[in-house]
Amino acid sequence: MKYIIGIGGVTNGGKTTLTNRLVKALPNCCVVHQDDFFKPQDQIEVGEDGFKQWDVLDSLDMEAMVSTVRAWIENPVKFARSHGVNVTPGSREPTSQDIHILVIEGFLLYNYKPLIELFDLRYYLAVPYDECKRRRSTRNYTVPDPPGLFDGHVWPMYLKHRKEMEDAGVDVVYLDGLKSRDDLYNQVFEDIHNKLLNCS
Ligand SMILES: Nc1ncnc2c1ncn2[C@@H]1O[C@H](COP(=O)(O)OP(=O)(O)OP(=O)(O)O)[C@@H](O)[C@H]1O
Ligand SMILES: NC(=O)c1ccc[n+]([C@@H]2O[C@H](CO)[C@@H](O)[C@H]2O)c1
Ligand SMILES: [Mg+2]
Repeated sequence: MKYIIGIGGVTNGGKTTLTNRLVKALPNCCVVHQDDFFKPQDQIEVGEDGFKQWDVLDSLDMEAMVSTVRAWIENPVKFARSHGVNVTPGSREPTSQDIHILVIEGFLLYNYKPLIELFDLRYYLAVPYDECKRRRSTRNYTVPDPPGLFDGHVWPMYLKHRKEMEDAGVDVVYLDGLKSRDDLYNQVFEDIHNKLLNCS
């Protein structure tokens, strides 16, 4: 069986932290990080507000991202091997019952039609404005945030995309990003086991 799990939600909600733990713990598990698909800086549009518009779908090469996901769907074993993931069982030929999991993580997973339908389970991490702003201020992206970016671009785009997702009726499991790293991991790991792997 092949399962695709999304870890989406707000910037600095803890998506990458949670994903890294899940990927280590789940069987035959590969990962795709949406942040690896940002276009080069000189291709990011500058808005009327004067800010580079990083937090929109246009700043990402979504076609390439979906192609990567399709390559996993096509042949998870080949994908795993070429991405350095150990595939079990090693001693016998793979069978159709083998479980393969792909975790996709990123801040705009549920606003791009061709991607939305590929998920078996969609998680959505959210944190309130103050905590998000605080965490973001400690981060160093490849291109550092200019002053005012959070309030002028990042947070408004988060609210816009979240509303679009909700208006479209995308089915997500909300996660409280204020919970501890351990609590989040345990909650999601258990939920995946109950819903997909049919054991608890
Ligand atoms: N459950 C948590 N509680 C408190 N802090 C957390 C938690 N999870 C992650 N963090 C911290 O919050 C910051 C953002 O975490 P992380 O990089 O996992 O978020 P992200 O959603 O992937 O952000 P980005 O938008 O950059 O992709 C990091 O400093 C991380 O150590
Ligand atoms: N990874 C990058 O190239 C990059 C550059 C500038 C800004 N960002 C931010 O990453 C977040 C998603 O993880 C978005 O909020 C971007 O603003 C990323
Ligand atoms: Mg991240």
